[in-house]
Amino acid sequence: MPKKQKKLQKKSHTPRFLGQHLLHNKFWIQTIIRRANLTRNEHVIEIGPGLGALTLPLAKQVTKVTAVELDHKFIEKLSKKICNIPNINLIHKDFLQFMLPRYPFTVVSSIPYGITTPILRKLLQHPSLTKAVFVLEKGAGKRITAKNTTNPEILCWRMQFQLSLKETIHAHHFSPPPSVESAILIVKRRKESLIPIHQARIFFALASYGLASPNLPIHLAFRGIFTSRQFTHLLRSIHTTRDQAIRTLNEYQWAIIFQTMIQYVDAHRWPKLKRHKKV
Ligand SMILES: C[S@@+](CC[C@H](N)C(=O)[O-])C[C@H]1O[C@@H](n2cnc3c(N)ncnc32)[C@H](O)[C@@H]1O
Repeated sequence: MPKKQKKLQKKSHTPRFLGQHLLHNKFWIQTIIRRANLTRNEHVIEIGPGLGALTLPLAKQVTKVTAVELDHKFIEKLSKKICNIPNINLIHKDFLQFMLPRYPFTVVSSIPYGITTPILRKLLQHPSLTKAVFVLEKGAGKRITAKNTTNPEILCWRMQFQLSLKETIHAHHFSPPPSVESAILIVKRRKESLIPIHQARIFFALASYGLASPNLPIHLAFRGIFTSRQFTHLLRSIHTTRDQAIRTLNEYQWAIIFQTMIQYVDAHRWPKLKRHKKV
């Protein structure tokens, strides 16, 4: 193996790179589990069980826990701890390569902060995720739940899920302590999605187009899509003025803009799909 690749592989398995900050405070472990509001028959998936601080109490509450861990040292230690607990399925794998089930599942996890975006992207695009409780970096949680977002991907998530940031967990409750504060994020699938799920990619294209310059007034941000007649009708439906900045729109207003585009605008005027932007 070339030297550079060997060095990279070594680095990618260090505790710091894997975000190995283990929770050791019982109060927080119970709070995280309580926030998941679990019922007996749920299938819970945990990303990165570590030494099982959350895994073992989770297994007491539900019929099935699947815990996916990348670090073989944790796998060895945790397998010994859980050998008599039949409802925990421990899998040695990179979660980003793990095949999610097609039936409904819940996620409860204190996630490795370095891969927050790919984890959320994988889960919040999946049709079988019903709810999730994440412990994540507080700053990332704030960006995801900020009142108005300028990130098209986060906006897409909000059309299907309600996202709320709860308690802050201070660094000293982890071992070793991370250099940032952490918080609990709750993700709950909406009873009714604000956009049809099969049109999520077209919605993403519209959101990326509109939010390309978030400070633009609405009438400039959507030029090229709506005719002036369609646009006047649209402003009335979303109860706003043409000069309001595009970044101030909420998810309900975006849902109306999208419905109007799908219903009244010729498909050749719809914005084209662009590549994903990082959260
Ligand atoms: C913040 S720790 C949480 C550990 C444990 N759940 C706890 O609360 O004490 C993150 C865990 O994710 C694991 N991990 C890191 N990257 C991973 C990946 N790509 N797939 C699965 N697990 C991963 C780490 O080894 C570590 O066990």
